[in-house]
Amino acid sequence: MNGVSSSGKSSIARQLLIDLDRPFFHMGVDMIGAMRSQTRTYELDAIALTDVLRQTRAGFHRAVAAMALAGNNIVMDHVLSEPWRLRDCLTVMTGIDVVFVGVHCSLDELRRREQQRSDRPVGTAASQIEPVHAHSIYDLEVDTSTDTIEACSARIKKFLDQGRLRRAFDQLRTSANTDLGQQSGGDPV
Ligand SMILES: Nc1ncnc2c1ncn2[C@@H]1O[C@H](COP(=O)(O)OP(=O)(O)OP(=O)(O)O)[C@@H](O)[C@H]1O
Repeated sequence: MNGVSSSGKSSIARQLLIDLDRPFFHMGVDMIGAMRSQTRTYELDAIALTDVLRQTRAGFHRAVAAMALAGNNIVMDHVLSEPWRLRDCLTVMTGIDVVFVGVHCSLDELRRREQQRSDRPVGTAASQIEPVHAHSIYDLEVDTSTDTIEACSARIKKFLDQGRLRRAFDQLRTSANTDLGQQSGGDPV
């Protein structure tokens, strides 16, 4: 699942683990970040922090891929706010059946959630919307401002139950060297 901060990805993931018939893992980029030493991270200067964050995200992609390649089913929860992240996922997830789900939410509701949760600066989500959904191709899209978490989870489950129809990742791979490669901020890992 890809969506901006506060869009509801983790909430949907938690619901999916209840709803899906097989045992899925929930792996979120926040979870990997939480495994890193906070004390040593706060000591880093801006350049070193950028490197560490990029390595954290690249490591997250590979950790999810490794789990999937070992036969596990994963609900991956990510914020694809830089073009290299999607390009890296397309490469790392080769040979893995990925259902790419876009998680949307209205701006008003995002602001309301940010004010309520207070652990994310208000405006974070708004600044992410354009880069996060820039590729604009998904297998399925849900909106947590118009549907409940339960309804979003049910739609994803239904899609998975239909079996392999088409895959956005296959389509994105064919354009990865053109459209995605032209976007700004596209440092390779
Ligand atoms: N459908 C909803 N209705 C009301 N509140 C919601 C809904 N979905 C999520 N929230 C609230 O919004 C906040 C963010 O939700 P959640 O953690 O699931 O989002 P996220 O996309 O994983 O965010 P982040 O990427 O910042 O971790 C939580 O406080 C959650 O309770």
